[in-house]
Amino acid sequence: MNTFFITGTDTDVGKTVATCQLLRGFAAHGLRAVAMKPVASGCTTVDGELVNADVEAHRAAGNVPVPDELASPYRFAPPISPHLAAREAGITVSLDHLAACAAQLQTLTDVLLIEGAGGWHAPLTDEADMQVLAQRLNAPVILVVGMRLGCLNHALLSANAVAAAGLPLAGWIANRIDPNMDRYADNLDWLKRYLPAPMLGEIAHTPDAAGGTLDTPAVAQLIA
Ligand SMILES: Nc1ncnc2c1ncn2[C@@H]1O[C@H](COP(=O)(O)OP(=O)(O)OP(=O)(O)O)[C@@H](O)[C@H]1O
Ligand SMILES: C[C@H](N)[C@H](N)CCCCCC(=O)O
Ligand SMILES: [Mg+2]
Repeated sequence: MNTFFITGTDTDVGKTVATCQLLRGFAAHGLRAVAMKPVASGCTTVDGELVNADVEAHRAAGNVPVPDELASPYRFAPPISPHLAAREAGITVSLDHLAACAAQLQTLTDVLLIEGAGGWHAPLTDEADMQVLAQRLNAPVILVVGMRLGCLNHALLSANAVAAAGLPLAGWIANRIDPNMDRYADNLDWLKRYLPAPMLGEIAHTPDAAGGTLDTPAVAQLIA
């Protein structure tokens, strides 16, 4: 059983894109692979149900059907920080419940990818954030770096915070969210040198990035 916590240098940097590509990458090795979005904000209402784009993308990329209540335990409409969305909904996010959902999902799959909301310190409640959740799940972390000016700082801050949290950084992914980033290759070289984990791969800037597959030797090494 392999579980990884997917974090990013920020919100909107490609965590969902990378999660979907990894799901297909692990499936290419004959593994059952599913994702969980513990707390989803920015949901829309469809036929009276709260629907989240991340969760829909995960479902399309995963290869094992899983119950919605496990894959996406908390959904909120406003596209705001989860702790504010939960507060406005009068709901307290329970880490115990999230850990129990993850444990149940782990019985249904070979690989479980848990996509955080926002970045590493995005709040879940007034007392806990994504770091605390990742620690509770005790999952190795995969960092998605949104390749745009400013990402070097955010990447090192995130990697240092993961280490300070006592969790292993299993790898990182360079996601080209800005196709026009100046000196892309030089920035990538800097990240390869200073991030204390293997680069699992690069994701090109493409219209249907979430539909791609990330299957590199470094990805295969994660599940060796
Ligand atoms: N490599 C890429 N090429 C083209 N578009 C991309 C790429 N990566 C991300 N995007 C687009 O950028 C937006 C944000 O990506 P994504 O939803 O994966 O970010 P996220 O980090 O999961 O955000 P959140 O914090 O809301 O979960 C989406 O519209 C997505 O389609
Ligand atoms: C709505 C957005 N797409 C994400 N789901 C939530 C982003 C939380 C960001 C919290 C923060 O300001 O760091
Ligand atoms: Mg996402």
